[in-house]
Amino acid sequence: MSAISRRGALFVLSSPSGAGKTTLARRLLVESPGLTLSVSATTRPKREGEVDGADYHFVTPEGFAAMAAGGALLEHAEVFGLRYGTPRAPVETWLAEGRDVLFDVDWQGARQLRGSALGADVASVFILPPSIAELDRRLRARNLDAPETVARRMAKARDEIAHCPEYDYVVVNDDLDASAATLRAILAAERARRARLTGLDAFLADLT
Ligand SMILES: Nc1ncnc2c1ncn2[C@@H]1O[C@H](COP(=O)(O)OP(=O)(O)OP(=O)(O)O)[C@@H](O)[C@H]1O
Ligand SMILES: Nc1nc2c(ncn2[C@@H]2O[C@H](COP(=O)(O)O)[C@@H](O)[C@H]2O)c(=O)[nH]1
Repeated sequence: MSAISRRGALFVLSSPSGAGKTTLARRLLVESPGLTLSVSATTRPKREGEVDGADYHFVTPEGFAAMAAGGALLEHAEVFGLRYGTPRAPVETWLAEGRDVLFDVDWQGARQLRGSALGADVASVFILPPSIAELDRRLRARNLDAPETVARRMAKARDEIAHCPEYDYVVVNDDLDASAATLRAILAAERARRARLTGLDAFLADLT
């Protein structure tokens, strides 16, 4: 009997800063086996508690420019005046192994991934905050950024939200457990997409 296998999915999360995508991404990685996080490169300074290589690859502006120029990034963008990008090699390896890869990128990154050679396997989810006031509260309560950084991120929130219609799914992150459950359900459905399966025709032919 022929076997059905599946191409790996690129599971992309975006949101305005502070809506909760990093929190939800961490939950999903624990609760949905077989999902691997794409660790981005960035020129942003490390926040307290962040680990190089786990949260981000923290690189110099020169190092980032060399990666971008050498084609080592699958996508890259400037966000809040800093540079962020997705290292290409690990993603290509994981997808070739049939693993699903999780991306926490802004709308520019999501758009580039959709437009890439891997675009057919992208499933994108936009995480919305329940309100702008709650977004502001979360950014302050997170207590990781200076007040001027929080203000800059709030000023950009509406621009990011304006790109919500480009996404396949929208999740309003009010209750964290409910949002995590919705993301698990979306991932499960995406994994079963017929278009992602390989070997289906041979399997069906063997059945007859
Ligand atoms: N559903 C929720 N209810 C209440 N607080 C939440 C919820 N989801 C996330 N938070 C909190 O909101 C803050 C921002 O969350 P998080 O850092 O995950 O946001 P983010 O979208 O990844 O931001 P950034 O883009 O800046 O990385 C955190 O302190 C997190 O614990
Ligand atoms: N286009 C990309 N955007 C990225 C990437 N990694 C993170 N991000 C986005 O940047 C902002 C800010 O993140 P923070 O950790 O500094 O708060 C957020 O919207 C992320 O989604 C990337 O590789 N490419």
